[in-house]
Formats: sequence, C-alpha cells, structure tokens
Amino acid sequence: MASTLYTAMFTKSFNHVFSRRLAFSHIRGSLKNYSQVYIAGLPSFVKIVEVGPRDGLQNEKNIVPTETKIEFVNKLSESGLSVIEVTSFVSPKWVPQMADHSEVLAGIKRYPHVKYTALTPNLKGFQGAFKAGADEVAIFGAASESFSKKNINCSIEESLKRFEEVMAAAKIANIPVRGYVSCVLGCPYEGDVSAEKVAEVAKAMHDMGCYEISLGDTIGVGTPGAMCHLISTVSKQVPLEKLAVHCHDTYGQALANIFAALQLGVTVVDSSTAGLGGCPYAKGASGNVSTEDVVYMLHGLAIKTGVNIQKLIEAGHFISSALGRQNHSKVAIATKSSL
Ligand SMILES: CC(C)(COP(=O)([O-])OP(=O)([O-])OC[C@H]1O[C@@H](n2cnc3c(N)ncnc32)[C@H](O)[C@@H]1OP(=O)([O-])[O-])[C@@H](O)C(=O)NCCC(=O)NCCSC(=O)C[C@@](C)(O)CC(=O)[O-]
Repeated sequence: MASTLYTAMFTKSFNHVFSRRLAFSHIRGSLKNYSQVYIAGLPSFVKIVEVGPRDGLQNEKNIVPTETKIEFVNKLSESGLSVIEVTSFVSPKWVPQMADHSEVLAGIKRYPHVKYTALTPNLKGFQGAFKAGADEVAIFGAASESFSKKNINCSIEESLKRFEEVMAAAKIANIPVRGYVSCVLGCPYEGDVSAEKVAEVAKAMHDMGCYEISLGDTIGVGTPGAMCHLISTVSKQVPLEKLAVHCHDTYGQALANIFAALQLGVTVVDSSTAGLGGCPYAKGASGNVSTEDVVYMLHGLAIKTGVNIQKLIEAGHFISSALGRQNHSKVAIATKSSL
C-alpha cells in the first residue's frame, strides 16, 4: 500500500507536473542563484522545528557555557525560524549539559515570531519549564521498550501515565504540548521496530492532546521506503497534518527520508543547525540532519520556510567554532570554501 502510494506520487511527479521557477544556472557555493524547481504534490510551505540548542548540544561531553547557548539561540532567532527547542528540563544527573535550562531561557532575547520550547519528561520538568517561561513543551516517548527504559527509566506504559500528568498541568497553564516518538525506524537495543507500534504510541500521545507528533529516527537507520511505510501506517491513526519527521543522519539518508515524507504530505521537519547532535541514550546515533541542508533543499524545491539561509549558516559557523568542531552542514561547508 505504501509503495503503491509512493510510486503513484513519483509517477505523477515525473509526468511533469514539475516546472522550473527560476532558470538561473547553478553556481557552486552560491545561495542566491540556485535553480528552483517546483514539483507537484509537495507542500508550498514547510515549518522547520530547530532542535540544535537541545538535541544538538545535549550530547556534548564538555559543558557548553550558558552564554554560548544564549548567543546561539539568539542567532537562530534572527534567521527567521519560527520554533526553537531551547533546552530540556530533565534530570541533571542524566543529562548534565542541560542543567542550565532556566538560565538559558531567562537569558535569550525573545522574538515575537519565535516559539521557544523545551523537553519535559515528567511533571517536575513541566513545572520547571513553565516557571522558566517556555512557550511550549514536548513530552518524549518511544516505540521501543528498551529505549524507553534507557532514556527515561520507565516502560512505554508508565511513560504514557507520566505524560498524562504533564498534559493535565499544561492544559491548566494553557501551554501547547508536542509529542516525540523515538526509534520509529529502528532501535539501538532492539533493532527493527514495527510501524504499528509507532502508530500505537503516536495515537496515544495525540489522543491525550499533543498538537503535533514528531517521529524520531533516533539512530538514522531509515531509508525512504521505510519512511513511506511508516508515514502511511501512522497517518491511519494520527492525521497527516499533525505529523513531523525528525531524522538523524547517521547513514546519510536523512534528506532522502524527509523528501519521501514530504511527498506523502508531511509539512513539519525537525533539524539541527550545523548537524549537531545525538542522543546520549542511543549509542552510535550521530547528529540530526542539518537545518542549512534541509532549508537549501526546500528552497530549491520552491518550498517556502521563512528562513534566511545565510543567517542560519552564520549561526552554524558560530556554534561549530565555539565547540571547536567541524560544521556538519554540507551547504555551510560548500559555501564557506567558495568564499
Ligand atoms: C525522566 C527521568 C528524570 C527519570 O529519572 P529517574 O531517576 O527515574 O527519576 P525519579 O523520578 O526516580 O527521580 C530521581 C531524581 O531525579 C529528580 N528528577 C526527576 N525528574 C526530574 C526533572 N524533570 N528535572 C530534574 N530532576 C528530576 C528527582 O527529583 C530525584 O532527585 P533526587 O531526589 O535523587 O535528588 C530521567 O530518566 C531523565 O532525566 N531522562 C532524560 C533523558 C534525556 O534527556 N534524553 C535525551 C532526550 S530524548 C532524545 O534525544 C530523543 C529525541 C526527543 O530527540 C527524538 C529522537 O531523536 O528520537
């Protein structure tokens, strides 16, 4: 079924329902004159959820100074992103890097076009995030029992009970809640994860009131076919317009997987500037797909994002140099070397 749908969409695309918007020749390294080609069936706008300050930094061994985190978030805000996941209110014993969550939220410049969000695994986390002024929070579960246990120290069922408490408090406080499901295309401990299990957990989180469900390929093992099967299966339980994809790029499949999801109607993509990241409880997981590369692809497909890619690249170079790391965005590397 998934493959039929996918083939149908591809055929439709290649039956030219694609057209060139700007016929400028592509100049390597240029961010202004790339060709824009519109392909039918793709959305006209994609919302980017920037997770660099949280997912990107949480795995850093050395504690990143709070001032650096604040400056990174401010630079990201200036790029036009509409959602920035700033930090997480988790146990500092589990993830010491996020222990300065409240200071970071207090120190950033707030732009009216940006929603500043935080991860909250339980009621204690929610209370902290609310007090610190997070605009939204996210609960995070998994489709794999072993990962749930390693990541948040409870079973899937127990996690859903904890999330109910967060949902109830968030409802009273009028704070929107996003839901993550991890290990949607594979688990570092269990291997294959069934799309039906993902759909079950996603439905539970949607039913309890999450306004959006982000499907996390935590260890980046998925391929476009698996992504199509996943989206087709989950969208039978959760409306397509409520789904987001969150792809790590461990096997270099992230952009292809995102493209596949867009073709099936997904319009929300999580990504991390400079391709930072990895989950401390997912051995072998590399960074998220880089926001610069996602935005470059989307703009090349004539899909609007509201993001100024040049400013994003600057934010990526800033954080990479602050961390003393190679920038993992191919677009950032290409444009830097061409200057
Ligand atoms: C969930 C817990 C807290 C359970 O951890 P626990 O040890 O089972 O918690 P507990 O309820 O038994 O409490 C133990 C201690 O932790 C404290 N505590 C309890 N809750 C909090 C809190 N919110 N903030 C601060 N402290 C907290 C609590 O007060 C107590 O303190 P003590 O009395 O020992 O001094 C722990 O497992 C945890 O913090 N896990 C977080 C792990 C994490 O952050 N992982 C990375 C994010 S998920 C991810 O990256 C995947 C994602 C979202 O990006 C999508 C994808 O890629 O797939």
